[in-house]
Amino acid sequence: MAGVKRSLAAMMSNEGPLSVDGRLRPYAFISSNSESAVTSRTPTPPLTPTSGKIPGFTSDASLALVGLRGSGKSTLAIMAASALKKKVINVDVVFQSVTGSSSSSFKQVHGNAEYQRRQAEVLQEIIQQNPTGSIIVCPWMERNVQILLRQFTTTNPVIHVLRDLDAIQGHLKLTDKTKVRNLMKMSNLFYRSCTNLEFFNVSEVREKNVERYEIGGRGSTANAPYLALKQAERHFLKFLSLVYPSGTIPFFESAFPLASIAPEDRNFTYCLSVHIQDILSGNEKWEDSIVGVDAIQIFVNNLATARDPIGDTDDLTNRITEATGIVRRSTMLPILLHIKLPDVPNNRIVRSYLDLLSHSLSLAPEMLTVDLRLDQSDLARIISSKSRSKIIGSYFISTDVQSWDSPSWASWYQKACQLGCDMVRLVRVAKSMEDNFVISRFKSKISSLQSNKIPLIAYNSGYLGRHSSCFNQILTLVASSPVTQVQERIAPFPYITAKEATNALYASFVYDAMKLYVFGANVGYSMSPAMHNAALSSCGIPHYYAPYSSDSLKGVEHLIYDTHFGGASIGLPFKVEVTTLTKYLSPHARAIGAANTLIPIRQLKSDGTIPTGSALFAGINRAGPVLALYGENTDWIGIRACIRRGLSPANAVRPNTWGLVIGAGGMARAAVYAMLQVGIKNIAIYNRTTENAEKLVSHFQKLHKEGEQNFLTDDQEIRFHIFNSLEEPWPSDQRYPSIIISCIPTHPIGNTPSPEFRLPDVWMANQTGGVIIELGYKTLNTPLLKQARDGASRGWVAMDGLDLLPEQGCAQFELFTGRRAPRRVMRREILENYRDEYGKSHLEELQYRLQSTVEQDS
Ligand SMILES: O=C1C[C@@](O)(C(=O)O)C[C@@H](O)[C@@H]1O
Repeated sequence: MAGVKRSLAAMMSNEGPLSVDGRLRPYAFISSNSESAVTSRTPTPPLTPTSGKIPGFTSDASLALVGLRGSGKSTLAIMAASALKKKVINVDVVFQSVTGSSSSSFKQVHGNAEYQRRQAEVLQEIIQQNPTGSIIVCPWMERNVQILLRQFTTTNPVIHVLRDLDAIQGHLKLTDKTKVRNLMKMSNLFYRSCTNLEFFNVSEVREKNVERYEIGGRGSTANAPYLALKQAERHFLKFLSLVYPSGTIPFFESAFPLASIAPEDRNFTYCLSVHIQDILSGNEKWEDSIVGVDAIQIFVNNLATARDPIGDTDDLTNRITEATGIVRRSTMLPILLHIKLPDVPNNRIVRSYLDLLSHSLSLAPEMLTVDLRLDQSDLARIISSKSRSKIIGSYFISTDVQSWDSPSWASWYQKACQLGCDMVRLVRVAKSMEDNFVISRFKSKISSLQSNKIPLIAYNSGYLGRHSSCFNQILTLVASSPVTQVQERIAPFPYITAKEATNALYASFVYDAMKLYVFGANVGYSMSPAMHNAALSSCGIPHYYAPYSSDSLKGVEHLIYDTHFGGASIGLPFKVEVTTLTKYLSPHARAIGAANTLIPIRQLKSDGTIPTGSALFAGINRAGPVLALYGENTDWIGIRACIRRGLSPANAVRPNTWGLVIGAGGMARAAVYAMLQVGIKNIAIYNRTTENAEKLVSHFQKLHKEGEQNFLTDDQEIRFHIFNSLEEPWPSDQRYPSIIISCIPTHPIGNTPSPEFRLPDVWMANQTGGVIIELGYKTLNTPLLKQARDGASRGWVAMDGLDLLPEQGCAQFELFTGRRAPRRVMRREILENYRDEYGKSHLEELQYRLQSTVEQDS
């Protein structure tokens, strides 16, 4: 906590980390072959080592955040508090209230021994009284604290928060970098002996053009300075969502169709392999290569050349932590950590490898490879220690040229199955083209096995192995750009890109080029074709997306039942009527009463119903008769994404948060639904015709009564309030709204002039501002958006249809193609193609939005 400072000397005195001798997360795994080496590394004095095992936590389990001052613990705690519905307990604050003085003055008056005794007493009391429902922030670094935290790791998440040297140095106001480095080194040793998880808090880089945001110029939206912490929040909540049981942070669960289907449960998924060095150096723009891939592999291959990787701030342990933080902060794709064990490792390297694996689990990667050559017992220990990470048993030795017909491959597979791996990855360097065909015999052998089957990743690597890489079903490693030089590589270096692999699937008739549309009364102006076609081509998918205007839905039937129909976006005025064509509507579309996405179904279940989950995507990208139609509404997904992106951490949704919806049509229904899905329980509606607002409210009240929707599982009542006029005051006993969504047109329609809607200033009195989303995009400078921008200094963030369109489109793209949407490509395309109602491009003023098309949500 600010204001409570100790000298560097005190922090580094022998009151500090006594239990460690330079080992990370000590001795979690020790190779069974290396006993003599082990005894020589036993810590003094002997504090029994943490097991490295991450227990399963209950959703309500309290968590502790520990780490150096300046690492950002308190900020992270506040961000997590409302998402996890937990209270924050700062040990320094409790210490002060219990003893009546701050830590430093207590120490001065009572001496160090008494200070430490009281510290331990205070922490013990906090831990005992709050096993659930709390976030305990603890910057203390004394031995008794260490023992208590260590005990806490057996039941609760205890997270070591790290940050870059400059940030820590800036916070501690120290001029000597070496001192800071030593302090960080020491604190890493200390905290790694009493925590079970580790989080790297990546510092915000302020954009070059930040001044423009501050001016709040025309067209400025979500990336205002208030949102500077937004990515940190998204990153930390993502981490917590992987630590706690799934569903613990409903607000954070992705609504995008493919996010909930694991890459191993889909067809032809790719994993972009990025070298740890490229991530840390920041030189390679790997983020731009996340197109058409389903996961990111962080590739660590310098184990053989590393000095003892333990105990040095620059060591592999810290690098893996930092690289994982950087990747997780920049993308929502799952992370696969792959540490390459050299072909011929010595005992020292195996020990380091095992320690690094144990450490890796503390970072909660979605997937982690373990080398199947390890001793059975070592493997079993790693597998039993994982919490929610999936373990991929992996075998690749560049010198192993045994044919795929050799029984050894099946025995690696069986070893992984028996030990309880979640997947197996077997890779072999191709020596001839023939190897690409022999592998199919091996795959058939595995699929004919009777029991214990786990997903198999198997292909040939190297230049000659590209064929089998393309046709491997799941998590094929891919490169970020085409490889133009044939090299003798010893690593399983990917020789294909995701785009090349996708091209191959269509060129070889595994998949067919499909026809996609946007249907509506007048979709000639629609930006969806440009957006979807850019996305398709960036992924190497040869589908074509075309606008099709029609007076009636009947007029598009011949397209819907075409053998090559791949799906359609539905525009006005067909969003409600289209539900009469669908055999099945998603629960969301049903609740909203409208669909904006139509998907052809070509495979039905044996009982004639439509498959769900990953099976929904089974017949995708293949031409044939359309047996049924499936309707989804992605407008609400887009609106939800905008709320999440635009809402600053200070405005996190709480039980007394109010949302305000302007309008009462189909989009207003999607807006109310999105609000309910992010947990907003108090919703006000203003519509020029009150009767329609009443209809909208009674629609949702009816759903509430029927208890069908998942947002209704929460006991708390949903409260609606209808405003009959803009003159009415905001109810005096209620909080002002912090989420405002306008669903009315922003431009003239026929003889009806544009509404020029403005909010009463008194309704914008929320102290921390909020987000105002104007769903239209024909005019970027509506009076409402201007109001929002004028309120920027009070915390208001403006968002518009140019933010919404790509979000709802990304969800559609996933349904159309079965591929994760290239989000940056789609956002960029919309901004570049935008023309206002007079046909004018606004590229210059949208420039900074183009530059900040970061991935922020899922
Ligand atoms: O409302 C819209 C706009 C849209 O119809 C278009 O014309 O681009 C595409 C739809 O997916 C979306 O719901």
